[in-house]
Amino acid sequence: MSDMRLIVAGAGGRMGRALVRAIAESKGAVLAGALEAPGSELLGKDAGVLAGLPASGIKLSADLWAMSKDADGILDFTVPAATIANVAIAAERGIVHVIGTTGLSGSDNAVIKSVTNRAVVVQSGNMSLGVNLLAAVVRRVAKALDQSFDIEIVETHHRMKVDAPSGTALMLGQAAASGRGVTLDEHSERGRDGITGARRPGNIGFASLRGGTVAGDHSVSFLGPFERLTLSHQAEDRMLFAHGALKAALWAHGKQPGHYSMADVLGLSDI
Ligand SMILES: NC(=O)C1=CN([C@@H]2O[C@H](COP(=O)(O)OP(=O)(O)OC[C@H]3O[C@@H](n4cnc5c(N)ncnc54)[C@H](OP(=O)(O)O)[C@@H]3O)[C@@H](O)[C@H]2O)C=CC1
Ligand SMILES: O=C(O)C1=N[C@H](C(=O)O)C[C@H](O)C1
Repeated sequence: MSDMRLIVAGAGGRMGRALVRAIAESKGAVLAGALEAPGSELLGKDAGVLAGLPASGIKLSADLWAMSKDADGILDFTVPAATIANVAIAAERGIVHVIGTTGLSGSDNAVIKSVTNRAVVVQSGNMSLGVNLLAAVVRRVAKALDQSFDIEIVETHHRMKVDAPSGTALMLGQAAASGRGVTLDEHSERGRDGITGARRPGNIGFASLRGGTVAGDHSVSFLGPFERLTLSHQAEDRMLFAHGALKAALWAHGKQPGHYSMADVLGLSDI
C-alpha cells in the first residue's frame, strides 16, 4: 500500500509541530497538508521548518477543502470550533479524521457522531497506551469497590492549556462512572470553592493544576475507610500523543465508517 497522505490541522501549534515531526520520522505516512486558522501569521510558512526540520515543501494554509483533495486523513489537535468545521469536510472527502481536540461540548460530540455512519473517526482525549490502559484498570477497580471509596481525579498540565478538566481526566471519570454503573453527568463534582458542604457519596471529584511545561499528569484516587489506592500516569513528552495519533490514522485507513476510540486502535476494548 502506498504511504498514507496526512494533513495536520493546527500545524503551527504544540501538537501540530509534534505531529509533523512524527510523520517525518514514520514509515507509512507522508505530510500532505498543513492547516492553520484563517488570519494566522503562520499561513504560508513551511510546516517542516516550523517543526524544526528541513523544508517539507508543505506550506500552512487555511483551505482544508483544497488541501484534502488527494489526502487520506487528517490529524486534528486544534480547538473545538475548528474541529467541528473540519468534521464536515473530512466526511465529505471520505478521509480518516483523528480527533484529539479536547474541551468539546456535548453538542460538539453529537455533531462528530452524526457523520460516523459515513465517515471514519478516531477520537480520544488521550492517544497514549498508558492512559488507555489506565482507563481500563480504573473501570475494573471502580467496579470492585463500593461507594465507601470516594473517587478523586487530579490532573496537572502546562500553563498554556485552555480547558479544564482535561479531556483525559474526563475520560478517566467516564471509566470510573461506567465501572460503578452510573452516569458521570449526574455524579461529577467540579470546581470546589468556599463552603461546599460535605462530599456527596458516590460523586467523582475533579481537580486541575496548571503550570510550567508539564506534558500531562493524571491520577485517580480511591479513598476508603483507613486506606487509599492511587493509580497514576505521567506523560513525559507530547511526542507520545503524536505517535499515538499517527498509529490511529494508519490503523483506521481502510476501516468501515464508524466512531472508534484509542482503545479500539490499541486492542484494549475488551479489557
Ligand atoms: N488527545 C490527546 O492525546 C491530546 C490532545 N491535546 C489537545 O489538542 C488540542 C491542541 O493542543 P495544543 O497543540 O497544545 O494547542 P495549541 O494552542 O498549541 O495548538 C492549537 C492550534 O490550532 C490552531 N487553530 C485554531 N483555530 C484553527 C482553525 N480554524 N483551523 C486550523 N487550526 C486552528 C491554533 O492556531 P492559533 O494559535 O492561531 O489560534 C494553534 O496553532 C487541545 O485541545 C489539547 O487539549 C493535546 C495533546 C494530546
Ligand atoms: O492540552 C494538552 O497538553 C493535553 N491535552 C489532553 C487532555 O486534555 O487530556 C491530553 C494530554 O493530557 C495533553
